[in-house]
Amino acid sequence: MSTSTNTAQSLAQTSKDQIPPTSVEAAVLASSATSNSNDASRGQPPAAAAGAAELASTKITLLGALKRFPDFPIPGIQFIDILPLFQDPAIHTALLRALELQVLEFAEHSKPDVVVGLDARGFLFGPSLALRLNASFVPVRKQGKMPGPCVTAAYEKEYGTDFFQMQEGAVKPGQKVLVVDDIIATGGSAAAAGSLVKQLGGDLIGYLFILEIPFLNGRSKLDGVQTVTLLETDE
Ligand SMILES: O=P(O)(O)OC[C@H]1O[C@H](OP(=O)(O)OP(=O)(O)O)[C@H](O)[C@@H]1O
Ligand SMILES: Nc1ncnc2[nH]cnc12
Repeated sequence: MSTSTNTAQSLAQTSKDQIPPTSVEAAVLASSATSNSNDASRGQPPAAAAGAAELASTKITLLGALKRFPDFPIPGIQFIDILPLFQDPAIHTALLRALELQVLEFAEHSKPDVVVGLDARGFLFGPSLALRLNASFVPVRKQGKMPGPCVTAAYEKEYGTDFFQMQEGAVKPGQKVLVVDDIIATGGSAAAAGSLVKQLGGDLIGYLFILEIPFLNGRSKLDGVQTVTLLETDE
């Protein structure tokens, strides 16, 4: 049995059979505020409070693994490198678990049929997350990389302009779609991916990111679609 099945079943059983969730599950279930809050344990039952502390500690570990590179790829950009999250199997595991729990919490009544990951760093964890959620994985790729008819959307980002594509038929009309990527900066990439999903007739239920750069206000480009980020930069 897959981990995702186990998790979905254990979360479903929690309400049915009163089996206590693990502490991290309790934290995520207890409050949607845990995704971006430092006082998530306030007013929660003990298991949830312990879980909130554990989730907070996972986030500190993840944040501590990120590396910063000034002036990459162009002067003036502080590049935040998420690749170290995948170098240590324990951190990689913690990352996937935390992302899975975030999805199960925010999509409680509307589990995604499809996880759409963005070229290229959305491919690092999108397929693993899709498997855990028992969902399809579909890539958004930069223009010219995929065969057959594609839909296309232009976008501008923190350091340039580009075109994204999805293969026609990759998302079926009415399927519930979650778009995932490593970072939301200006939001241009994510908004373009959302527009492709809609062009294919998909039901865009949310966006999930590992990291948000809040001062760039990328969320404002996402038309109020539910958006969850695990971590955020403090600058
Ligand atoms: O919110 P935005 O301003 O659109 O920026 C975020 C995007 O920028 C980065 O990708 P990039 O285009 O650098 O491509 P890569 O993943 O191939 O490195 C990042 O992985 C996001 O996809
Ligand atoms: N500052 C940044 N660091 C890493 N990836 C990014 N994608 C867009 N802006 C970025």
